[in-house]
Amino acid sequence: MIVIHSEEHRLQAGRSELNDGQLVPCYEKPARADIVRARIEAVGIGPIVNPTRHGIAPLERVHDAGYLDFLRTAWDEWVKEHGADIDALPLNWVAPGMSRRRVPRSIDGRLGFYSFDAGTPITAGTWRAATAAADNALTGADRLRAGDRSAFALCRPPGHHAGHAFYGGYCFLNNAAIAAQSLRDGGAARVAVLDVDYHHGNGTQEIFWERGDVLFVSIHADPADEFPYFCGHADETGAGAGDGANLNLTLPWGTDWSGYAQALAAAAARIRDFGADALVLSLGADTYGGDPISRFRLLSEDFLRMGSAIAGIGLPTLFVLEGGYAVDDLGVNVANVLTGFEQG
Ligand SMILES: NCCCNCCCCCS
Ligand SMILES: [Zn+2]
Repeated sequence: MIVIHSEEHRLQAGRSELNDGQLVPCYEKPARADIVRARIEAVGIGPIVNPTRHGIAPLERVHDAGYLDFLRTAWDEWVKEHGADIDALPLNWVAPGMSRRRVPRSIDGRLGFYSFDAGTPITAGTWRAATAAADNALTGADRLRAGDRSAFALCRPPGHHAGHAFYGGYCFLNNAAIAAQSLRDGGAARVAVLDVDYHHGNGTQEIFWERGDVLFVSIHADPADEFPYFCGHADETGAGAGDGANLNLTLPWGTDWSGYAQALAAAAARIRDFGADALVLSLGADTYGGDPISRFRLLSEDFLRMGSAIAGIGLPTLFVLEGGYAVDDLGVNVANVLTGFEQG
């Protein structure tokens, strides 16, 4: 299995995020990719290659052009107003009774207009890191289009919380959605995206909400209790041409493999029924019992079983790294999914 990785991930190194009422060091940090890469090399998952640069066009197939312009220029605008010593974080958002009809001129207003949390700092290197992560995913999609059975895009920053025109949850560009669209553009008639991150992939859901050609399935902690809170419920099944092409499988805090495996089996059955030509797997490993911000109880060996179950779906599969914040064990947990998949 080829692994696509860019050193430019290091350019996304936020100072702090707002979490539980305090500014704390960012959980989504460069060490995450380093430890995954080290384990991939130690286990010999496959050759590690740099991404091919794909430019802005594939991003515009998924994201709003104005949003992309904002992301590309936000840091420079921030520095003009606030200086370069502090990361860009929003301070207010649209509430009921307010409107998103007009994009504010103010950088503070634009940060709030285009985001949904204060945990996702924009820094000097965010745009370069995020576009490199998207190129990782696009290069992985190219490999599937060329006939490879699988590939792993070692993406950082992650993407599944980023929507058509919004960022948050440590995500700016939706790497998995960009790859799924690339597979569609490359001739796959139907693509499935399966998100096994602990948190609902609200961005991916929003992007494909009215699309019947891309099935989105997400297994995640019940949003009544867990971030992102405001979507991801089981009664959200898509709209218009996408009606029925969205499946949310919610699980309670404390879920262990026995509970998780049942949801994964249901996800696999839905994907088989859909008749997809390819699978994009949003691989977050924050379902791990040792994860500092999550509350499932998977063990490292369960990720081997997860990989094997994904292989059982029987589709060409592009793995795209999402979350996972127990950094010391992230390499083992991610590599276990890939090993389990390879062993089938
Ligand atoms: N106290 C809950 C804080 C949640 N902070 C954002 C988590 C984003 C996960 C991305 S996979
Ligand atoms: Zn997550």
